[in-house]
Amino acid sequence: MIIAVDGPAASGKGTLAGGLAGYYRLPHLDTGLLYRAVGRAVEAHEGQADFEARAIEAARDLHPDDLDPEFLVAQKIGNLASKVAVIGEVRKALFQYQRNFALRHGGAVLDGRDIGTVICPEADVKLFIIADAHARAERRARQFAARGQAVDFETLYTQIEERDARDRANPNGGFYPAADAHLLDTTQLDIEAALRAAVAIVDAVIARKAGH
Ligand SMILES: Nc1ncnc2c1ncn2[C@@H]1O[C@H](COP(=O)(O)OP(=O)(O)OP(=O)(O)O)[C@@H](O)[C@H]1O
Ligand SMILES: Nc1ccn([C@@H]2O[C@H](COP(=O)(O)O)[C@@H](O)[C@H]2O)c(=O)n1
Repeated sequence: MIIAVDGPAASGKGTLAGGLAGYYRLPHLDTGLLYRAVGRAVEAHEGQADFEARAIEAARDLHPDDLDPEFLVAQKIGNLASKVAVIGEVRKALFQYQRNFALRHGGAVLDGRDIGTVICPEADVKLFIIADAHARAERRARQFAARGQAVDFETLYTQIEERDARDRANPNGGFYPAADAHLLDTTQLDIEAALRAAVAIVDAVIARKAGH
């Protein structure tokens, strides 16, 4: 079974995808880490003429060892990720790794922006996770605070909105709910309730496909 989990920044899709992977005993890939790793690799070139060429090179040279979330969690890296994500050649270079992961024997859970539309349009179940921007900024603020990182809420909120706008406008992306995606709004749900709701959707889709 392949489960695609898409949605905007800090909507909780990574947490949900991890929870679903545990529940259904499937491997999980957070595809945002690929874009973040490319963003991190070209941090020193931001604003320079060679930014795009360096990003394409970094995407083509990406190694699984570069995907350690510990080094990729910073808000600045997330913003850089959304800048390299508009480069078509970067997306092309990252496609096959994601596709291979999705097609592993036994299935997988992938989360990102374009899993249900581009990476795995044939996924068995597609979830599109949303939450209002204020709730997402609050979650991100708590996440950074728990890591002992001071954050300014207004800056965080503004950056989340900017990143959403850049992602939605990305001419090379597929950041929209697939026609057969199930929308899950987690604004009013805590992590456990969101996971219960996601499992209920997945189970219902599986049962329907099995003809029950
Ligand atoms: N339903 C929820 N209620 C409260 N907090 C949540 C919920 N879901 C996730 N969180 C918390 O919000 C933060 C962001 O969640 P997560 O990393 O899963 O989001 P994301 O959509 O994968 O983010 P990004 O795509 O930007 O990496 C984490 O600290 C997580 O524990
Ligand atoms: N499938 C994907 C995943 C991510 N992106 C871009 O990377 C940025 C960072 O992603 P996070 O999920 O870690 O926040 C994101 O803002 C997108 O620009 C993507 O394009 N496709």
